Amino acid sequence: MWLTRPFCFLTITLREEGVYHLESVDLQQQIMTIIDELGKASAKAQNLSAPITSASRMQSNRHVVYILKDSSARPAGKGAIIGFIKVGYKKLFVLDDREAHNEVEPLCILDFYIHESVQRHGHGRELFQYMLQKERVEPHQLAIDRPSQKLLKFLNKHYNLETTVPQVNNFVIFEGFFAHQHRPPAPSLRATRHSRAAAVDPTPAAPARKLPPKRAEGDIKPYSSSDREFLKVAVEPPWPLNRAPRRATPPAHPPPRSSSLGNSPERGPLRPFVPEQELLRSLRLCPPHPTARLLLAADPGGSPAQRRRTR
Ligand SMILES: CC(=O)SCCNC(=O)CCNC(=O)[C@H](O)C(C)(C)COP(=O)(O)OP(=O)(O)OC[C@H]1O[C@@H](n2cnc3c(N)ncnc32)[C@H](O)[C@@H]1OP(=O)(O)O
Repeated sequence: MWLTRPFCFLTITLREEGVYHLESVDLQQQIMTIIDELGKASAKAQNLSAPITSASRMQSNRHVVYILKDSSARPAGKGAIIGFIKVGYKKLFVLDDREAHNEVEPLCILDFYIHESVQRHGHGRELFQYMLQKERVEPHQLAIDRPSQKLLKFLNKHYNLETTVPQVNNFVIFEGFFAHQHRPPAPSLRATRHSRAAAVDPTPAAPARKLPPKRAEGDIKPYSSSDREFLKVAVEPPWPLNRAPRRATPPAHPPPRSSSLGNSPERGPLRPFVPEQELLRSLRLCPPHPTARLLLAADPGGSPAQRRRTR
């Protein structure tokens, strides 16, 4: 679906160079409130016990949130938030199609939400496309942190991603993930991207920073860090004990939101930050639009039992 209204995108990280440096305390607070409310709404939509996206959590990592805003939303005419996608690089141990362990650091889809009132209108694809373009990755190069059924269908419909490579962690990768992995390691992510794009391949660079030699099985941690780790709701054994058949299509039910081990590495900023003035110009948020009101209201619409404490 072609979006005709004037939509705009905001790119936000909250660590160091982000909101901390904004002069306007009001704006800083607004952005943090928006992220918190988006995180709560997403958690509720996914039946999570707590938000995995919040301003406070974003201050302690280098994840990037892309927010889709409808600039023309009425009645106030100052715009409304449509949804968001959160991405970040994570060090993972993933199995290839020969069941060999590989240590990689792909871009991961960590959280993705479009407001219920406007789902299935093409907004998710619009936002996803923007993220792909900004991050310079191809869909098959991504790792997805415990995708919902809706997201699996979304990826299948828009990007023909269907056949997964079974993993022993809760990240889902698709056929083709390893296609662009065999490139020499580079000293930094930014340098890697530029040099690959310019000198090696005109197509977007692979998101994985490096691919060290394969390790002996005994050296490999079976799990990789997930943002949903703290949810601690695992009731089933992990995938080594109930693995899907080789070359499986996505499971009928997403994997349990079980805990996992490992830590994300520290790294430099993923993207140049939106200049402060540009951000100030584009971020003219206000509550009057129904969608924004739903997101920004004190109670995002859930019953008290459904409300989550933001982490
Ligand atoms: C790693 C993670 O973040 S997992 C969590 C993902 N987020 C969620 O599940 C939260 C609830 N869902 C959503 O927020 C949205 O549905 C998203 C983000 C998954 C997709 O955004 P949308 O704006 O709805 O997507 P968009 O309109 O571009 O594409 C629609 C397609 O997505 C899939 N989809 C969206 N909603 C549904 C649904 N309720 N049931 C089945 N498929 C759906 C379908 O393939 C659909 O195509 P169709 O309408 O022809 O069947």
